Amino acid sequence: MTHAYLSSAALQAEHHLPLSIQGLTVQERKHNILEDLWLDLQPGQTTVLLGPNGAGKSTLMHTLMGLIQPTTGTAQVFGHDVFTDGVQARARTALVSDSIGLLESFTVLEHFEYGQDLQPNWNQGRALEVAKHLQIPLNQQARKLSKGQKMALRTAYAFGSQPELLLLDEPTNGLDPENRSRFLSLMVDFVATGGTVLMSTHVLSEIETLADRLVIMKRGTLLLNAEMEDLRQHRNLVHVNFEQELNDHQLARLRNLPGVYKLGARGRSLTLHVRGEVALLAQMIEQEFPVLNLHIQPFMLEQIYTEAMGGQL
Ligand SMILES: Nc1ncnc2c1ncn2[C@@H]1O[C@H](COP(=O)(O)OP(=O)(O)OP(=O)(O)O)[C@@H](O)[C@H]1O
Repeated sequence: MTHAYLSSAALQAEHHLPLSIQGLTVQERKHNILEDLWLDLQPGQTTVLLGPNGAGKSTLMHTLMGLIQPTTGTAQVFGHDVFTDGVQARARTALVSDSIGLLESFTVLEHFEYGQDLQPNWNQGRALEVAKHLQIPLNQQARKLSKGQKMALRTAYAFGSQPELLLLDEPTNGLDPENRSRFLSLMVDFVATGGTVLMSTHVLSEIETLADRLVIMKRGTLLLNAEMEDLRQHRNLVHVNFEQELNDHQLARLRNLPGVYKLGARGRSLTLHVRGEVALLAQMIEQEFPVLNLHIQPFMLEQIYTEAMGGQL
């Protein structure tokens, strides 16, 4: 009976999300650095945080590691509250960030020995495997490592602790192109085996490669939280060249077509920003207007970002 109860409790614990953030607010001298953040991460997914400098991405990651106490709100890692049950939460989480200090006089190997003493789930083989993959010199002291090698060491250390949730704060900072690509392949494998990643980056190509979900932040708030697949399928630009310049009535008609949320016109050329079903809309335009040619341009990350920053999403 007891056994059955325990199994069901264990099962329930496994149904908790890798990360659930509820109303997280961090205030510093009456200024909200994070403001009422709500975010759930699904297992086996990579969520990328994108936002301008000072948006609050690093603050969010530090708060999720229990390094900053929130003013209000909370967060759980696999059901363990980060602030009241932090040891359990952190046993399943690792942070890679250049804000994490290294032991400058310790070699790479000595860092791993330190991990063995400190981390409850330490796996020396895994740390060594990642260190080899990222080509870090094992007997080099941290102070003699390059910026990229230091980031690689933090990555290997994080994997050594066998996390299920990885928080990555601009983790490819300083990595050369080969190591950047080795790093990305590590993340792809981690997520493919059920791991969960929350990563901040300013590199749009990394988002294209890794992200399942995109979260855009500005001044401590979330401007966008969407599945990449949804963004790819449901946001398009429609470029149209007409036989003649459209009159005001025709432009107003186009502006009011379903899904159109922005329109840019220059002479006989026009660009529509469309959310949702685009093929049908293109058909309607071709039927109703004197179209010379029409071209649908799918989702572009840069455009989504610009629109989010401008408050158009
Ligand atoms: N220790 C601190 N004390 C006071 N304000 C801070 C502190 N740390 C960060 N801030 C402020 O919090 C805001 C968010 O900073 P944060 O480093 O989290 O942004 P970020 O999105 O990670 O930026 P970046 O892309 O430049 O790394 C900024 O306005 C910053 O000035």
